Amino acid sequence: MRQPFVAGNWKMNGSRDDAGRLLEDLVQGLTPAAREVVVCPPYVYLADAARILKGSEIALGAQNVSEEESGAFTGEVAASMLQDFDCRYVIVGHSERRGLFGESNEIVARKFMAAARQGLRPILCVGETLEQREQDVTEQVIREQLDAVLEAAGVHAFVEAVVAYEPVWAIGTGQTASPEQAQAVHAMIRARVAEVDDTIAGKLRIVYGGSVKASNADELFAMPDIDGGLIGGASLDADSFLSICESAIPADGK
Ligand SMILES: O=C[C@H](O)COP(=O)(O)O
Repeated sequence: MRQPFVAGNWKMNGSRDDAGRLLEDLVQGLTPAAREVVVCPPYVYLADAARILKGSEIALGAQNVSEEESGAFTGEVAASMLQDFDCRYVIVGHSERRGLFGESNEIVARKFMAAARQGLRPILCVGETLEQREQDVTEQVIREQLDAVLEAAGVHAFVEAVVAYEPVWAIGTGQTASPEQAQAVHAMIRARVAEVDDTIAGKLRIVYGGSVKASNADELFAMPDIDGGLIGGASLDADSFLSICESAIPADGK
């Protein structure tokens, strides 16, 4: 059985006050249950977040990490620094990083390894663009994204990792993948990892991201290979995010 996982990726939104209020509301509102909840605020709010979340059910994650360990890399943040602020997770390979900041599969793999070396758990994002889906190359694109990390880091690095399937066309658009569309890709991701190690694949949490809302989380999370969500817009509203976290509480033994 895989423990469901829900992470909120706040992206570059809100003020310091907003972040504090949202975190307080989440800490007060979250029902303890057998699922893992993570929030990923902007770097500059990590210290506040670590203080507010201390002793709570909510773990802390970051939105990005440097592939380097230290040195002359202006503006970058190392995995060891994230650990100093009690981060347990870090998102790597988000499509906004790939698309807007030129992160290749190789860079994403290096970031994944930099995080893992420090004991941070990577949330590895993969997903196809609309054009790629229309060209019917979704499987190939995702396989390449996954294989770059599998080959560089090895399958054992996936024991602590989470994979997030985020179709680029569904991110921030209100256009969610149907549960069946998402399930098909999740099953494909699990099957690919199973080609290398069946046991690790069976335990790997694969979560869906892309316009998840309180109103569609139940049907998405009910699919056999969807183990939770990576939530963008809806994670900025406490009630919506808490409701999505409720939807992830397991009703059966996936
Ligand atoms: O990391 C989160 C995803 O990019 C999803 O964002 P969204 O829920 O706003 O579509």
